Amino acid sequence: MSRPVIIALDFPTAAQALVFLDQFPATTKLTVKIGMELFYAAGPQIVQAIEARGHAVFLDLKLHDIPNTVESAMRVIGRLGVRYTTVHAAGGHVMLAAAKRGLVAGAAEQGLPAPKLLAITQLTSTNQAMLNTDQQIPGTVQASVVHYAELAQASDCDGVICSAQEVGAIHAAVGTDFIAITPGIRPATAAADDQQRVMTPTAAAKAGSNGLVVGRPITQAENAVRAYQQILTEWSAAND
Ligand SMILES: O=c1ccn([C@@H]2O[C@H](COP(=O)(O)O)[C@@H](O)[C@H]2O)c(=O)[nH]1
Repeated sequence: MSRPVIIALDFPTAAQALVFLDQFPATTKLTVKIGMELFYAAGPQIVQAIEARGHAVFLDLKLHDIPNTVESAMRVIGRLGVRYTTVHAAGGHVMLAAAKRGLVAGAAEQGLPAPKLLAITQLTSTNQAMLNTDQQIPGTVQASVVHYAELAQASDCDGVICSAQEVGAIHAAVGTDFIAITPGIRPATAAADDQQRVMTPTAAAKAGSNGLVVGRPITQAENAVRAYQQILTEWSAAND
């Protein structure tokens, strides 16, 4: 299984996202994440524009609604040809299974492979106090994340989104074939920003992460291509 470094394209317009991508040599094929900001601004056309340049798309819309609504929305996403998409594990078993059904049905309508369905466990911006106080979930962040990973697996998801801090415990509980993609990645010298559960690319690789999501440390760097290459080099070396 490939272990991508996924660039989070958190830009307010399609033009800014495409100008950012134009900095990379045309031969460099990336995996990029389109989140709510860019998708709401630019619509499904941005997915097509980026795929037309040869990049793989992770559409991160974090669906969380009643099962019927999520199934219908996932059917639409399944037609777009994206590689990964997301749903909140907190929506529960019935909603997660509906998400998978919708995704598979939408992809089949277009003769496409179904995108990998990844369940958000606890956002990497959540810390222990927020879990216990804001969400009123007792216990540790790790226990909550592992519970959601088990729920996601039992609901036919392909993997989870979690902090690299929890990957070892997740793989011990549900097996190493279950995908664990990890945002909250920060090179040793980078600011954490609003992320609470962070790890370096090297530590994430050692923990067994199946792929990194990196936004601001690349998109806000003075030289984005160099920042991406440095993270990729660190990640690849630690995975060897
Ligand atoms: O738990 C989660 C789930 C998703 N994200 C997304 O990843 C990127 C991270 O961006 P940075 O700039 O590297 O912090 C962003 O698009 C989030 O929406 C996450 O951070 N944590």
